[in-house]
Amino acid sequence: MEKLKIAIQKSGRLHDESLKILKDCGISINNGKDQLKVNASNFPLEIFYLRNGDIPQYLRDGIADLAIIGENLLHEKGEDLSIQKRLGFSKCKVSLAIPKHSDYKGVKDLDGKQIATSYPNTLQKYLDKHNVKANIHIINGSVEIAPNIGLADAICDIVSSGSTLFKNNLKESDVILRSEAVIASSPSLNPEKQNLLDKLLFRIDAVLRAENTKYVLLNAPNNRLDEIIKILPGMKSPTVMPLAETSWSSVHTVIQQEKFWDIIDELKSAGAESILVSPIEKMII
Ligand SMILES: Nc1ncnc2c1ncn2[C@@H]1O[C@H](COP(=O)(O)OP(=O)(O)OP(=O)(O)O)[C@@H](O)[C@H]1O
Ligand SMILES: O=P(O)(O)OC[C@H]1O[C@H](OP(=O)(O)OP(=O)(O)O)[C@H](O)[C@@H]1O
Ligand SMILES: [Mg+2]
Repeated sequence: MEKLKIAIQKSGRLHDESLKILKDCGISINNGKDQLKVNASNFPLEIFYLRNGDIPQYLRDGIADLAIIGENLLHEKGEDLSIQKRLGFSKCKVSLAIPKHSDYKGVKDLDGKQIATSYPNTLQKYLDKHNVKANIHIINGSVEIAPNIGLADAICDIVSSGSTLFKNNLKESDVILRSEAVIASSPSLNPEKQNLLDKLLFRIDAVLRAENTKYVLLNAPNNRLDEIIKILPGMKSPTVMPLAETSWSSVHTVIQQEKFWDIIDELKSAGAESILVSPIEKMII
């Protein structure tokens, strides 16, 4: 029987969340110590633990069928590979940054300058687009130190909270791209593997949808039920059941987490009471 082979980062920023999403999809992975290749016990999936930067080539060669990597790595090394699903974690930017006090008017100011980066292709494409010719120094880590030790005039690296830039007296000047973790796939999957991928993506959809939603139960006086139902932006129509106490009903629905606090005051002033909110584990629509 065919197995899907998925590459995930061996250690680093994406490792834990990548395993978590597979676990949330009900896939059991029993890692032995230092094992770099593991079979899931209850889904035809084989997991390869690899260095992040090597993964696009494994996909291209068909060694791995799928991978969980940052979109930024696809821009850098895998423009020919396709994204199957955005996963919503490890959100970051790839940006240009310059010393805090520099008088920077735009990317043209970098003409003839030295720029340090671990993302040379992404940077080169951005410079080409703006007709800027700069010297690119490739370094593999601690990029933000470069301007402070005289190695470069600017850097191009990942920015998330901005605290690494701040600590190194740098400021973001240009956002080149925005990224999040994605499922990327090999260019050629046979129909059996495509079928397994569809099953996995179906589970991932259910997990991601549930992450953003809450199950809400509340008590409503019957004479204000219509008003309360209008306030609730549910999946479909809410479930309404009579309470033991006459003239009151229990209302159940699902709402988007971010909308919850906006509607809570409206619900209360419409007479809703005993509002309970609980997480949803999976949501299949
Ligand atoms: N500060 C950050 N905040 C959010 N996401 C980040 C951050 N830094 C990196 N990422 C994302 O996580 C991915 C992996 O980064 P990480 O630093 O763990 O590995 P790496 O150094 O690129 O690779 P390797 O596995 O070869 O060591 C990046 O490609 C990016 O998508
Ligand atoms: O904006 P921030 O929240 O400060 O995050 C940005 C930093 O995070 C990443 O480094 P990481 O910690 O992964 O170290 P690395 O350079 O060794 O990969 C990235 O290379 C930046 O240096
Ligand atoms: Mg890093």
